[in-house]
Amino acid sequence: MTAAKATTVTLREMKKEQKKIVMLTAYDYPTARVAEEGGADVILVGDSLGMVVLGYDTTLPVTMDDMIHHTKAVTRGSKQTMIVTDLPFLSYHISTPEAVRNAGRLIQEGFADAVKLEGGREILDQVQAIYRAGIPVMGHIGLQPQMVNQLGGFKVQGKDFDTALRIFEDALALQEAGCFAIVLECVPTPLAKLISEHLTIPTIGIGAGEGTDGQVLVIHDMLGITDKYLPKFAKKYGEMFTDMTAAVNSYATEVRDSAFPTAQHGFKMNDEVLEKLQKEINQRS
Ligand SMILES: Nc1nc(=O)c2c([nH]1)NC[C@@H]1CN(c3ccc(C(=O)N[C@@H](CCC(=O)O)C(=O)O)cc3)CN21
Ligand SMILES: CC(C)C(=O)C(=O)O
Ligand SMILES: [Mg+2]
Repeated sequence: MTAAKATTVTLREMKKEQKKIVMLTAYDYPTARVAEEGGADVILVGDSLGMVVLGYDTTLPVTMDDMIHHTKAVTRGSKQTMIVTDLPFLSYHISTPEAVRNAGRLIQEGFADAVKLEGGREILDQVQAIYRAGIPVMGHIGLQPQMVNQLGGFKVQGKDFDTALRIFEDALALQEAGCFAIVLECVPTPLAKLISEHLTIPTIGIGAGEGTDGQVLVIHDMLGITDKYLPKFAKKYGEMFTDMTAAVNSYATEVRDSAFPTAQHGFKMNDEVLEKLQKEINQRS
């Protein structure tokens, strides 16, 4: 675990020194505690919370109020780790002033350290304005889950020349506009490597191969908490769904068998008080 909380400056130093950046999502107090104690450099309060903890099929229903609510829980759980929060669908598309206002709410009300938003050159105005307000901004290109309905699913992006070049140029433009780092999601490994080599700011990959400056995963995926299928790019480092289901099963069995609770899980009462109480109750019946 890094001693001090990461900043935009130390993350850039890590890229220079070729030290990999470890990012992980967290959505509430316990996942934030686990991410921090486990040694993540950066915690992302991702809008994936809509799918992972709220049960929606996409990230589109997630609101600013949802993001603030979860960011507050995460910042209460991790004081030593940089916290980046996603701007949700439609919170930065309508106008640049609205984007700055919403980014500011994540900082002022949620206590996030930085914000992330999806998109390339079409959102440069918003990125610049948020940056000028003093709020660190992280970019996010490649697969942009908030575009799922236009993309026709959660699919790899940048396989052909035109889209690969578009993503490359978007990365350079985001760096120029003031982003301190960029997430590359679901792009071919060679494209992510090319982009990472041409940027001075760190890239953080998810489904983008080993050539990026850092990695990010959804914590429920890597812990094996989710019962849904796992995206191809994710790796399970635990089997928490199986472990937790087994624990619930043991509890259910013990309750049904009257094996739980035992004396150690209960509270005693003074014998005299109990006798007096029994007498009192007997007189009434
Ligand atoms: N649990 C979870 N993990 C994530 O990484 C994640 C979310 N949810 N929600 C928000 C986005 C959506 N993401 C996803 C979700 C699914 C695939 C997926 O199923 N990909 C297919 C390949 C599809 C194709 O290219 O045709 C795969 O097999 O992994 C990819 C990214 C990544 N993010
Ligand atoms: C998958 C990561 C990069 C994300 O944006 C999220 O968790 O919402
Ligand atoms: Mg997201």
